[in-house]
Amino acid sequence: MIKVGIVGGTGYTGVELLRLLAAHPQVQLTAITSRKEDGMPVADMFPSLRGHVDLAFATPEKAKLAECDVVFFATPHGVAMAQARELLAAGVKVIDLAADFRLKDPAEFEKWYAMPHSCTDLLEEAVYGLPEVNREAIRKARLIGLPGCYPTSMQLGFAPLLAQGKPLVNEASLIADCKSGVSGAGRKAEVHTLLAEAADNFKAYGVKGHRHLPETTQGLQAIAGGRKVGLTFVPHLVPMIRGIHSTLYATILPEARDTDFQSLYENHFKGEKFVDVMPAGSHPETRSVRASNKLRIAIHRPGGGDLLVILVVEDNLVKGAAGQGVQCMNIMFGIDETAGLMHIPVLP
Ligand SMILES: NC(=O)C1=CN([C@@H]2O[C@H](COP(=O)(O)OP(=O)(O)OC[C@H]3O[C@@H](n4cnc5c(N)ncnc54)[C@H](OP(=O)(O)O)[C@@H]3O)[C@@H](O)[C@H]2O)C=CC1
Ligand SMILES: CC(=O)N[C@@H](CCC(=O)OP(=O)(O)O)C(=O)O
Repeated sequence: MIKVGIVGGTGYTGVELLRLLAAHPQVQLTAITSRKEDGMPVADMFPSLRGHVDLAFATPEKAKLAECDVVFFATPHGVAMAQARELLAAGVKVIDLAADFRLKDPAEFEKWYAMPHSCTDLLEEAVYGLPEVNREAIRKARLIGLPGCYPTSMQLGFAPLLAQGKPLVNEASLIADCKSGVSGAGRKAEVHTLLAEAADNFKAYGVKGHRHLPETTQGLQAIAGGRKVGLTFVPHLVPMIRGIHSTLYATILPEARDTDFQSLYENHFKGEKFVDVMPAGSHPETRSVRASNKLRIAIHRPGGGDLLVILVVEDNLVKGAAGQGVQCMNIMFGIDETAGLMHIPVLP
């Protein structure tokens, strides 16, 4: 059994990790932290876990994190980088759901996250936890920086176009128009996620620059074999709880007009258990992936013209966070990549 610890077990991604890991056949939940709820049984706070998790929350100092095989950090940015070195030295693998180990350039991290990076020596070793792009590196990793929720949808949505030896689309002007449910903002109290603010409302934000832009550009350029990529990313907050819907646009180059893009996507993701390339012309819905680790993609070429429209849906808390973390854990420990992750989405 893999002994698992979770730092930040009371947040939305933390409780999602608990839901997935409590039912995982090869996991023994060993330590779950909360500074505010020290001593409270997990099932008292989350009755949905009654009968599945019999641990209590403990502060990070009291929790037996060093006895785990792997520790997930479902905490705000800046927490994992303060504790990763010590855990790794104790032989514990680390999977961070926040952004501490996503960006390779510490100056970029400091610019977008407005805090100094206290663990730059581990940035080179850290592996970006996007299995459909980076599976072999994840297999050997001790330290994973999991992608953000929007970056997962954008990178997997554009990947088949960029992973070719030569450009098929204008890589200097990709566009991503993305919408997220409010759980993407976490469980902490904030005015913009109050019911009276977020319900019956729809707005863009971060148009001037969002911290997921450098992360996504870094990932897209790696997928493109180092070619420069230009991206315009516009996130929106929509009045739903879970889910991300990303509409991606790319202009097809004249020399690539005859490409069968549907086949290109199907072949690229062949064998991937968590990416579903839907039949041409489909309109994927966020509820078709709710509470599941699946990401669905549909390719459109309106009017047969030169603009490619790629629709991507995922659950921000699962493929966008906790589920992707469990997928990485499965790969790191050499077990079936789908273990504990084959949930069928809930409807309605
Ligand atoms: N929500 C989403 O869709 C996604 C979130 N992420 C990232 O995952 C991380 C967690 O997100 P989310 O679950 O939404 O956040 P929440 O705000 O819902 O939860 C944060 C958790 O971290 C704990 N925590 C806060 N500060 C500290 C600290 N200094 N030391 C130890 N524990 C701390 C909190 O408990 P307590 O204060 O009691 O200790 C709480 O359990 C964030 O970095 C987020 O950016 C990534 C992808 C998607
Ligand atoms: C709706 C909403 O507020 N979403 C968050 C992104 C959530 C996320 O997962 O990103 P990180 O892991 O990088 O924090 C935002 O735009 O900041």
